[in-house]
Amino acid sequence: MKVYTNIGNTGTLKVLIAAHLAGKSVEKCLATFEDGIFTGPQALPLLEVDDLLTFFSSNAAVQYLFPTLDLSENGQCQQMLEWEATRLQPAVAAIVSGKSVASDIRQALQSSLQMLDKLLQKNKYILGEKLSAADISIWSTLYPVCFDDALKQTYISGCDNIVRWNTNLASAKAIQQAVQQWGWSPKDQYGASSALGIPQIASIVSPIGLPLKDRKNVLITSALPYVNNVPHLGNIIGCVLSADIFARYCRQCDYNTLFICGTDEYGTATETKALEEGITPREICDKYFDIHNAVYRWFDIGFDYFGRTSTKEQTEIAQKLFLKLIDNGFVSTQSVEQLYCEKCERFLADRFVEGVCPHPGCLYDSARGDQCDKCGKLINAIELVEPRCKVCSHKPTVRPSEQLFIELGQLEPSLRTWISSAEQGWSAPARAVSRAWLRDSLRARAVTRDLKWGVPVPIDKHAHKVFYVWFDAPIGYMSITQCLTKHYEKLWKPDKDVDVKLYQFMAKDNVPFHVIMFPATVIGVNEGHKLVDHIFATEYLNYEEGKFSKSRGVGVFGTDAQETGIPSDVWRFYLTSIRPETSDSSFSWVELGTRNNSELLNNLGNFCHRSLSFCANSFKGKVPDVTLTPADLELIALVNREVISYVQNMEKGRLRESLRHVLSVSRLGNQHMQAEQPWVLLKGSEQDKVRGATAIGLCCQLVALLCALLAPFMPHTARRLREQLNIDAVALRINPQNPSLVQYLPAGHIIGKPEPLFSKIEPELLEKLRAKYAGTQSDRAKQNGDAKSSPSKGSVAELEAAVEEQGNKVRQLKASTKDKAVWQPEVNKLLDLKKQLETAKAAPKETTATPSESVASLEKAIAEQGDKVRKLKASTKDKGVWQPEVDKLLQLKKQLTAAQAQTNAASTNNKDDIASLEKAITEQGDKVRKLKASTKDKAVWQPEVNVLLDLKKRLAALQIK
Ligand SMILES: Nc1ncnc2c1ncn2[C@@H]1O[C@H](COP(=O)(O)OC(=O)[C@@H](N)CCS)[C@@H](O)[C@H]1O
Repeated sequence: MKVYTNIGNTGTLKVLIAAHLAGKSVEKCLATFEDGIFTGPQALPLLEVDDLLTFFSSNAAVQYLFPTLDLSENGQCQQMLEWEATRLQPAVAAIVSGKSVASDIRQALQSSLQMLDKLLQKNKYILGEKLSAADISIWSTLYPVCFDDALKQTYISGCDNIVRWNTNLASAKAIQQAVQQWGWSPKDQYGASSALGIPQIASIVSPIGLPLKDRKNVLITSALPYVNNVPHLGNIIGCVLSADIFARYCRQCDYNTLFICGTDEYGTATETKALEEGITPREICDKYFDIHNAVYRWFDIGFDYFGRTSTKEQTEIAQKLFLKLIDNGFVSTQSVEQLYCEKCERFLADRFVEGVCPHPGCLYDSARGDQCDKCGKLINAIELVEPRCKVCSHKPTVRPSEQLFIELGQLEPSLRTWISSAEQGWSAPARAVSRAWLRDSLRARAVTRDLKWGVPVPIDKHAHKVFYVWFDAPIGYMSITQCLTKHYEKLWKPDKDVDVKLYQFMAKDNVPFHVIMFPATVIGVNEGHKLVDHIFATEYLNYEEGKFSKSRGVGVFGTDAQETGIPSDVWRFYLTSIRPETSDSSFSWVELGTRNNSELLNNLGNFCHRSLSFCANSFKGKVPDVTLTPADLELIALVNREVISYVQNMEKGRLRESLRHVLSVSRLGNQHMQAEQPWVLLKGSEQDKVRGATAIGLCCQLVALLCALLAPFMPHTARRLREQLNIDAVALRINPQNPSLVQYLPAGHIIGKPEPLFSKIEPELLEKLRAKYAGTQSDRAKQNGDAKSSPSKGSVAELEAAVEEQGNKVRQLKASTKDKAVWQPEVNKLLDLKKQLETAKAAPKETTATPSESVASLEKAIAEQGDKVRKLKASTKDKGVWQPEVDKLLQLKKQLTAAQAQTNAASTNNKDDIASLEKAITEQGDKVRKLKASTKDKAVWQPEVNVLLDLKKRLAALQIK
């Protein structure tokens, strides 16, 4: 059988895939006029089975080669093939043509993809659990979209089910063989007419970013955030956001890019959180994996894959590497003194101990067992002064336990050689940390712990121990890649003739295990694993005057950012502009407003809107041709200088610096506009009009350039700007070899409708947010709880109405989009309102009872609530669970005090005499004494003390009278 094709025809890809899947052999022939069968690109491909049978429709050919036998499915299969041929394929053809396409075509593709994503939500394949001709046909048609970074970003990001289905099919051997036989890059599709008859086999595009010969292959990792809380803004700029900006830049430069990340799920951070929330570590991982995923999607972080470490792949790789280290003689066993809590009957992991920091000059009294949050220094838990178990507050004792160590000393010479050759490619903080570590000789380091939640040590004698996170976490990058593709070793152990550059993003605290522990492991294993080329580590971002802390809940968290109503792109912009590249930096609400209002609104937004509005109003939206003057050439030279610096800084991971150069371009544009005054020129002589048109034409080109340069930092804004420019992402590439202003918009190109890009952030809002996000997460929750526990009059009715309204909002949102990132915040609000309603319903009602009746019922309520609190405290240590109930108890006690005062007042008013007051004081004094003797809990006896004091005051007043 022969398939006749023109270049890059995805119809041919369908036929070849069907043939490979069915185990049939089809020869690919490039059709030329000489064949006598070539009747134009529309008629290709053409499957010639034999002299008698020829298929002119690729879908029919697919069904012939790969028949879908189930008759009940045939109707659906036909429908899907028809949909592919009449709706999907024409939209894809228009989009990948590289020409500007009308927005309704883009929308048509988007809604087709949404429909497909929905279909794949429940099923593995399009028609259910079985692969069919529909999968083959649709997958091939979408190939140029799914395997072009910019198009994928624009159209597929957010379609998680399509991504899964695509990845699954792309990893099938038969499909890979078919892609190989097909032999074109996605960009060659529909380019056939320009290259008719000239066989032009481009580099094969790799499914799922696998590395290719003769391409720049870029593997990007972001540090894997712990699931011990929602990520805060420090985490976001320290790893995922920085890595995302770089990945977007790489895709725009057309590097073969793969960006992976995931949650770091093992270790004590998770165990501590599980203890705090009273659920299992697995439940914590599942809960926070979803939260992280949603937060990152809201921030527009475009991972190629976001995985997690608590997988069988992680266990397999970690154990395998460790056994290899043992075989190669780099593991030893040592007895280690560890803190043991007699009360909890277990060894305490570093994070389960707190105490005074042993470093002179710091002495912070709540230092963790592994690191001090105040001075940042690493700590050996047994060196903590006055250690206490975090679970029960008991003082732990020191006991010996056998642990396994990696012999870093033996690996040190090779490690030093590698570091001295590699560190030029690292950021200054990464170099500083690695040099500090290498100042002294390296000592063996324990890589096991007496914990349960982790990868078990694969040695019988130590099977009850797990690996320490410093050993475990960097292995996560590999295991997460393995979850994406079984060919993960092509990236992590690349062939000699394939160049893969590994870029890793993190903050300074992660540097030691990325430059010492993991490389030492890889060197010790000696199996050709990839060593990092570029570590782009940052310093720390601080919060206003303090420090961000995930474990203590201090700072602004991803979900908080979402709630402010400030767009995610503005957050991305501000966080990048304060990225701690050379020293620690600080987040400030006031500065967030200033930068938005001055740099985005007044500088960048103003320039883009002004330029495009001139083009729309004075040139009917047609980009004018330019006749360059020396002043224009000078402007172009200045702009090019900025673009060169932009690229140079990007390549070195200095993202903050690059962003500065973007703003310089728009500043130059604004200055040019002011100097040229096109609004005057356009009213002048013919020559002036030419100059005016040139000014506007040049400014429009600058807007397109800004759109390209800005895209890695502000993807949503760039998308909007592209719509206004009426240009596709693929047309806005950056050429790192020759960074310069290029004519992105041909003269005569029609732009879209100009719209303002940014809006002002008012100082009042910032002040409110600053006040709202002061203190810790639990302070805020408590404040909410307090507000909830004293609902205002009529609040039950109000809350019921609010719950109903919010419920409707959530239903509408869920019906309109599958994007959890969009509706989850509203669902959270709904849950919060429901909780408030519950509390309001449970709170004591205002009554017309007499004071003594109130006292009785309050005493009963207090007794019941006291029981509830005691039971809760016995069942869980999670303060988050019992604190709201304790708050309710305190509230009830306050009410009781007030009611008692009223009762006393009532009784003493009736018989306001010294004798009865003295009697009441004696009784009350006895009550107080007894209570104080029975409990140290001030909350219990203080209300009674208050009653006593009140009685004494009354007596004093009477005595004076
Ligand atoms: N204040 C901070 N500023 C910048 N970057 C920060 C800050 N605090 C932490 N980080 C970085 O965030 C990521 C994630 O941190 P997390 O504590 O969640 O996780 C880990 O450190 C490990 N699970 C990483 C294993 S690879 C990290 O890069 C911090 O350096």
